[in-house]
Amino acid sequence: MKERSVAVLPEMHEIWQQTLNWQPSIAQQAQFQQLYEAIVIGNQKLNLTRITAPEEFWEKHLWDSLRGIVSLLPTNYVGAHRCPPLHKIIDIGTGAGFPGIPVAIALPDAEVTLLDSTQKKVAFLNSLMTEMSLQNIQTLVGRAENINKQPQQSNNYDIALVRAVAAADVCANYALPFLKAEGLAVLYRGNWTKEEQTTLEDTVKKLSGKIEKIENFTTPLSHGMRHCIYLRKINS
Ligand SMILES: C[S@@+](CC[C@H](N)C(=O)[O-])C[C@H]1O[C@@H](n2cnc3c(N)ncnc32)[C@H](O)[C@@H]1O
Repeated sequence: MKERSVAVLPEMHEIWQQTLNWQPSIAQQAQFQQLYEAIVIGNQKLNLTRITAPEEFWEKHLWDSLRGIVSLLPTNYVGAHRCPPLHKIIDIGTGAGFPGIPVAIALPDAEVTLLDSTQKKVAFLNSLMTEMSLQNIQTLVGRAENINKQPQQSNNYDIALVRAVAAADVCANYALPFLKAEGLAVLYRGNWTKEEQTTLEDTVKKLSGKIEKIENFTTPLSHGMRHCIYLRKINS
């Protein structure tokens, strides 16, 4: 039998259920494992992430990615449909594919675009998409502040995700122009200060947006403090 060179990710069914009211199917769990293996192997050539231990990868890359879109997970979605409608989602500064790839796995009906300014990361993501047959993902290479001005990209997405890319007001400048009217930007943050909030409030007003909600929470294994800042685009 072929020996597995990469560790097996923990399943954490109870924690998924208790914290996000959702659990991956067997097929989704297998996709998470495939993603983990590809990133651990890809890391040998490219500097993709320093988070490679299985439990840390589960918490900081998988769980954290889905915590930001918890209200869209099929078991939590409240609306006219039992499942979320098709969403166009862009992950800005995706790096090794976070939060965009776990989101695309959890929401197979969404269309997810992964954007990064680094060509070699995007080349890695393209080969990963082929290897994993993830058909609801596409990639874009370039700087967000340029791409969000292109006519075919601006006002084009329902949801924009930004994690660990820049200061919150800079992330808002990247994200809001991509959104359709009523679209939602999710800024994944660690700590959150009053000063950051004041600067962000000024920025979003100029971009026809508003801060809709700020959620703070702790991660389930290492109990790190996190914030998700939800911005609503008011008009296009
Ligand atoms: C620290 S990594 C974070 C990656 C991923 N979002 C995560 O949370 O693991 C930041 C990424 O943002 C990309 N990036 C930085 N500025 C950017 C910009 N203006 N437009 C597009 N990508 C950018 C970098 O190339 C890098 O891959």
